[in-house]
Amino acid sequence: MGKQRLGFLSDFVEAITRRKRGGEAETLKALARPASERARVACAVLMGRIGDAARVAVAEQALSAYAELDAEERLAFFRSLRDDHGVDAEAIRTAYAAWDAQPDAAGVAHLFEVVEPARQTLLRRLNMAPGATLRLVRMRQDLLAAMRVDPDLAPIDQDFAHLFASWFNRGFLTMRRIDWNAPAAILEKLMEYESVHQMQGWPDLKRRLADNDRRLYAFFHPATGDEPLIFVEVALTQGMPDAIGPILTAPDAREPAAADTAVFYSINNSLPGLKGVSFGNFLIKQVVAQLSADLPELRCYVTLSPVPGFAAWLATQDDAAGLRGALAGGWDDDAVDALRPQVLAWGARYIAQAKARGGLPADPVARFHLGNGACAHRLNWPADLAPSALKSAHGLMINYLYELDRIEDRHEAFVRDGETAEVMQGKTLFERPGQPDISFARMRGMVEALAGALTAAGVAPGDRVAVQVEKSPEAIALYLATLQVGGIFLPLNTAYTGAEIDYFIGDAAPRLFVCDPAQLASHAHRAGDTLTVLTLGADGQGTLAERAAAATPREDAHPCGPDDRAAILYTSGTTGRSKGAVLTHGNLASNTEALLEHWRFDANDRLIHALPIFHTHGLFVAANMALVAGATMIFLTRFDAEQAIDLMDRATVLMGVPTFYTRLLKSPRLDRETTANMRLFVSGSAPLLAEDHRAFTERTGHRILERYGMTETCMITSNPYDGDRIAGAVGMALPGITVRITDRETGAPVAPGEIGLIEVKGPNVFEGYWNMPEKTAAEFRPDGFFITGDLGTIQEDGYLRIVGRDKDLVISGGYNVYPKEVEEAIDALPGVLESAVIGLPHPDLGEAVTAIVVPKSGTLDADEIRAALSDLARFKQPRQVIVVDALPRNVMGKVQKAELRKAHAGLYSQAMA
Ligand SMILES: CC(C)(COP(=O)(O)OP(=O)(O)OC[C@H]1O[C@@H](n2cnc3c(N)ncnc32)[C@H](O)[C@@H]1OP(=O)(O)O)[C@@H](O)C(=O)NCCC(=O)NCCSC(=O)CC(=O)O
Repeated sequence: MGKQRLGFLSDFVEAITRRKRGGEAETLKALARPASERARVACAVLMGRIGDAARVAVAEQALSAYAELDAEERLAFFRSLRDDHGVDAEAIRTAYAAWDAQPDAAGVAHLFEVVEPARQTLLRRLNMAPGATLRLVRMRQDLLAAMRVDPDLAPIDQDFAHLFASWFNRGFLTMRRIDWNAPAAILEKLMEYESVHQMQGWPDLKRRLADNDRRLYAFFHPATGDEPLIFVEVALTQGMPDAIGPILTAPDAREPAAADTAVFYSINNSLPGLKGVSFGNFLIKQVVAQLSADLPELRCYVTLSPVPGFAAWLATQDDAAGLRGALAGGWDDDAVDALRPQVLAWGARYIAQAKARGGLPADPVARFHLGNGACAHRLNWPADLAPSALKSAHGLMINYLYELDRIEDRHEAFVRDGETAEVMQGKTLFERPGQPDISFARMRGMVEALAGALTAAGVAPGDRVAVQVEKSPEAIALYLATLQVGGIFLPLNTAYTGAEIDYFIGDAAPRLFVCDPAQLASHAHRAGDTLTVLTLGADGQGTLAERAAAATPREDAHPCGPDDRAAILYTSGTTGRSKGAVLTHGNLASNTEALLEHWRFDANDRLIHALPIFHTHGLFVAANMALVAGATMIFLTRFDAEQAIDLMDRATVLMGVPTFYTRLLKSPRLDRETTANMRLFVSGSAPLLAEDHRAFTERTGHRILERYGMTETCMITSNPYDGDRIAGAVGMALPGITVRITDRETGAPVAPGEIGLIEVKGPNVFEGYWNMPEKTAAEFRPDGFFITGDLGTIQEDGYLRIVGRDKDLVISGGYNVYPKEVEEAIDALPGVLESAVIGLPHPDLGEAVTAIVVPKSGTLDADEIRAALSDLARFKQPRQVIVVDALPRNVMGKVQKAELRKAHAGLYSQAMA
């Protein structure tokens, strides 16, 4: 074979010699020498003046001769490329001088020509031989090895890299799905090239190509034929995986229909000779797009990636010596929990802060995925126990998250800013129409700054921080900062008046009161030795914000256990003063955990958050869930049905009070199409009309999930996620919570299906009322059950249905209003003999606060009465005041409110009609 080729080349040389007389003839004769010389000489001939047809043949001879070289001969070959085919310094000088004398376009073009090393022309000509591109890629692989011996060969590598960047332009690549029926030659290559999680033979490959829960996509280039340049292995799973073992070793394919997540668990660059050559930044995006078209039920696209540089980097960190020591000898299961926080913290620091030259992340896998538009989402440890992974990363792995509609923005940010501090949690936490997004990382910074300011303001563990501010990300940051420093968060309805605030501050004795800057004038007088008053505006401005900017950020968190107090939420009472329900960290954490699981809420969710954040629903259900899950909140200052519908195609979940749903139903735009992207609608805080539930299903195909809770207990029951969501029922107790129905008089459990008091026990139930031990004791049974004050029944089907209230309470648009408080205010007005405040059906608010008033004598002006109640929050003020001569009473003299509700039942429906 070698002889044959040599013969052909001799003939060929002769042919050229005949055509071209002169010095080259001597050179060409030399081609009859050993491979090293033939290669070198063929290159020289290629650079000479020969036609294209001859070039193809000479290029072939050059590459064939090169293929015969051993390592040492290759080194010599590369050196000759460097020395014999570089730039001609004299030519550059001359070209520069010519351009300097006459700086025209022709001069520039010539300058360019001479500045380019001759090697590039040589490589282009070599590329004319059949199948040359792949052979040149392999040549570069050899070069990279040779550079370890002789780093001065680097200029040749630059030429290769320069040419490959255009030859392997992303536009030429095609993506193909590879399955078990692909040609054996390709399948063999997959096994050979898989280097992230090596395959153990054909059965392993077959498993990775299983049709039902696996996918494999490979990218090909026309010049390299069936050579997969990059391939991506995908597992379809339920939820985001935190360890590679189950993915690699799972013996049987799981049900693909149940899969909601596509995991890119192995991404291989097949050809080492293409090292550093970028195929563009959207390879994975193309895989994501393909998967989402094929499998529309997928909701999450995520990697499970190695962190290859972690161990080497950790070895350079002085402060990590202790951790290294603990990891070095291997660890047992008992040590895992203690070590995990440290490993994850160092891992986060590595991904976010360790930089390579150029400011990009030091970790090559991070560079690839962040450059492709993913964000670093979650570190997992221990996640890969393969010896190589233990050695390179102590077993650490990471999920990079691809969110389809964020890929391009993230890529831009990465390229533009090198994504510095926000790499690790660059994911969006708050999305606000018309305003910049706020990432988790930025939020963390805000919380740490505020925690610093709180500490500087003297807030110590156990101190109350009372807050009456407009809804904003900063307000959520203040909540988290309060918890971080061990304080107790006390949110107050923005509708509360000065008189109401007086009471809360007097009762809770907070260390700090934070109000809106516009309200400072009416609150400044409260400041004193024990109370500091600061401001925080909806736009993040105010004196607290200023202090946060100046304070030393606080990174540590005061250690809190489940029994430590986290928040106080005031609820008006049936009698007299409002009561502060004290909720513990354990209450909030356990409820969040139960809801996340029950509603399958995770990092892929995008929640339309339109609730106020001074109540359980908006703060401890909606915001806590999004924060803990790592989800995104589309954060709206108030609920607007049309805006919510507009946002539904980029959201997955809405949590609302029934008024939200009544208003949505009023919009003709609410239909299957506008709600197609949504997966869950939750309703709570007040009863949802069964007819609204049914109408919503008819219009959208979605069954609203109704749940039941209250300030003192967080969430208690929920309709099932998968099972039947029954209109008019609030479902079953959440995990870990017990609900029972008891007799109102005796307190004994009633028979199934009977109506009685709803009582609840579990980790969700509050500690008690602030400074009110007697009131607390009165609402608990000796065996620890809390008496909710609602009446309900649990029927055969196991669903709880609420049938009424034992307490006198109106729920208006999701806000609780206790009639007693309003009656006391009315009765104190001049000319009023007595009053009864009731809730009447209201088409928008569910119930509307309504006052029935008896004058002392003569008549009373209803409008004047309403106007005189300005010390009450607006939502507590009666929508209508009806003046009557007398209130209906029973024989015991008790006002019969049921009679009044019946007599005036149509008041608002008539008014609205
Ligand atoms: C229903 C709403 C969307 C209505 O708000 P709107 O934005 O339409 O109202 P608005 O701000 O434009 O105000 C219009 C007028 O109505 C008054 N107004 C506003 N909300 C009111 C209400 N709920 N009841 C009575 N009046 C109300 C305002 O003072 C104003 O009066 P004027 O015109 O006179 O100035 C809102 O109130 C809301 O978001 N409610 C959710 C409450 C909630 O989160 N509850 C959860 C509690 S936790 C809990 O119960 C536990 C559990 O969840 O299980």
